[in-house]
Amino acid sequence: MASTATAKQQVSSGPVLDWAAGHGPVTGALSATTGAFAIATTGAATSMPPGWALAVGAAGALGHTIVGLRVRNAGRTLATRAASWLVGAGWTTWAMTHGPLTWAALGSLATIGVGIGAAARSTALYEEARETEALAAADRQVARELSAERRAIAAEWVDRIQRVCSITVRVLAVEQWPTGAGFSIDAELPPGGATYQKIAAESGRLSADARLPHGCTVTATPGIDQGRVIIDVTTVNVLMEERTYPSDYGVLSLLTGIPWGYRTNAEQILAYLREQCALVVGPTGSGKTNMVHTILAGFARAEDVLTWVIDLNAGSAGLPWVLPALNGEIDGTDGKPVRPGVDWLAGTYDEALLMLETAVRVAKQRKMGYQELLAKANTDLLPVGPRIPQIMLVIDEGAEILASTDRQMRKLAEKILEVIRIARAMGLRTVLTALGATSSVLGNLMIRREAKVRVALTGGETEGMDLGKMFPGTRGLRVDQAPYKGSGFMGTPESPAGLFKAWRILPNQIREIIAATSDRHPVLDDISARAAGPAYARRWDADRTAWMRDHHPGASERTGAEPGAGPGLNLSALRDQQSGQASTAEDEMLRRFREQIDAEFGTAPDPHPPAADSGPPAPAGLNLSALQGEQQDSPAQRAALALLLAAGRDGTGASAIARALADEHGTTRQTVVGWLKAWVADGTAVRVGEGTKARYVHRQHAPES
Ligand SMILES: Nc1ncnc2c1ncn2[C@@H]1O[C@H](COP(=O)(O)OP(=O)(O)OP(=O)(O)O)[C@@H](O)[C@H]1O
Repeated sequence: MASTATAKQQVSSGPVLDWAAGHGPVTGALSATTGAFAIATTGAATSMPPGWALAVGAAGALGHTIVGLRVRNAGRTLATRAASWLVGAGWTTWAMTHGPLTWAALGSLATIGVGIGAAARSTALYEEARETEALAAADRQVARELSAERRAIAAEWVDRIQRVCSITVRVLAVEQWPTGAGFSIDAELPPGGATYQKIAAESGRLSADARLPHGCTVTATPGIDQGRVIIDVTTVNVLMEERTYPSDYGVLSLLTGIPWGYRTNAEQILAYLREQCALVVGPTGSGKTNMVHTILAGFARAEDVLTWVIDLNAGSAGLPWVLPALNGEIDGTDGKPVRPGVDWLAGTYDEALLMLETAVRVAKQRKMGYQELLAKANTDLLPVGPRIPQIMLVIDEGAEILASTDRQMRKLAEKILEVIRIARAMGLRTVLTALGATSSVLGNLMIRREAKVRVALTGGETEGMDLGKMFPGTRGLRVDQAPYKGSGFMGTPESPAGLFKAWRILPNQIREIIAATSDRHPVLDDISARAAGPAYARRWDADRTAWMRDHHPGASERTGAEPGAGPGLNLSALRDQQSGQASTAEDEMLRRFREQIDAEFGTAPDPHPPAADSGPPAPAGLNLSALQGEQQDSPAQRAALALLLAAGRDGTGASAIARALADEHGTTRQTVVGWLKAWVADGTAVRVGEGTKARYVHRQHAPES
């Protein structure tokens, strides 16, 4: 390092002579002695005045000393180097007068060489040790400053806790958060039975005493044992800022937690829902819909979750996760059609009832069908994974359904409670949202016991916000600490209730997540799919998704819908009316959409499974349409049609389709050309452009429609 520093110095100052040339002890000594010998012999031969050698030596000593001073060499290094030059010069002067080629001259020169080498070596070692010590001293200085800061924090908080809570703690450690949003104190409680709750209860007063900015808190939680406490102090209010949903849409698993937002220390908070249900309370305008989208985003990213959504409130929670795929707005990888971000969306009472009945059937069937697996794995919890996915039922305003006195709603409520009650071990859990933490919601024992993952979004709303009921046993939480939309409190069995904020998620990110996770969604396991039957397999049927068309941007000429038959109502009347009519363009599109899903992902089980005792069951994932005789196309042809539909307005060509199908179906370009021609002939597709620009567009996306 010293030599690098020296070299740099020289480049910048540009000395004429390199007095500090990079020699080691051996090469340095060798170079000095051979140089002295050469000068002495040449000087003697040419009768050079010996005084010159002395002059050169003195100049060398001076040059080295100047450079050494510049690079801050130690005094002893400077002295050694100068002495080496002077001894060498002295010998040369003496040898020039007495003759360099005598034994005395040669012997003394060798001795001088060894001496210079040894001195240089010891100097180098000394310089190295000096440098290491200087670095260590700098480190110690930084550490001293840091620990001085920590000591100051510790002293300040010992005083504060004494003043506010009247207990004297002993601070064992202070850790500054890497996010820079605050610090944690690990402290020992005084003997005599003081508990961490005593500090937790004074959170508000401690925050005020510390003059923390609005939104910053002091949270006390249990330490490593009951005599210790961890105090988290936030000094920067990260809840104030709007943070968008993290753009890394990596694979998640229900077993390792799904991120739902971030804490005041800017760290994300995970919900573990393998066994827990969740309750999200938020009044209108608090950011509840946004929070539901954040939750659905996490489930979509998980490889072991199928999300079933009930949203009787115009489908605003579920539709953004279905429509982009339904409308073919998103391009999948390799031109594949894209699966919706949720596996089933119920926007009507009938559909919701069907979904809940199906969920109960699946739970019961799993209990029977997986006995052997459970015995083998020696567990009573179904091993959920990509092959046996967990079904997460997200029920927007589900708590209001539970509280309703309406006869029909009571029926839904009973089913919701049944799922919560019977299906924990079998991998079906619910996320209920509620407008308020009313006693009819939290008064329900089942909810209190099973839904311990809790969120209260306040968004500044104080009415009906009983945080004490939502987070029993937690003190010091005040609604005014979270006045921002999307912010509130979250508590799970793993993470005590505290301030948090949901990420903001906008429709473009929802579309990105649908596209990024389309290939990742699991397929309902055979046992469950058979129990779910046609109710599940036909979930994307035109008549069952008719209500979605109200929200479909292209659905302008919806026919047969009565003004009052809006979403959220029983649409059976509407369906009867439609069944008698010629199918509209939308019907056709929805049929194709269902076919896409069937053909590409095999999500549909056999709707007519053989009786239990009539031989081996048919595998799940059979193509519904083929069974119904509606459509005689091969799977490859259906996949091609799906690709055409997914290509949207831009359209696609025979080569692109053939490439996408080659691996799975071995389809050639020629075959695809034949299909495309046939589809143009029967009006399914339209040919657009000429020559090399020619492409095929599904008639749904054809320019004139
Ligand atoms: N996490 C968030 N970060 C920042 N702003 C948010 C967040 N969540 C919601 N908002 C803001 O609050 C507004 C209302 O959000 P959202 O529609 O989700 O609320 P809501 O409780 O569902 O209300 P409503 O029931 O009226 O639809 C949003 O338009 C947005 O501006």
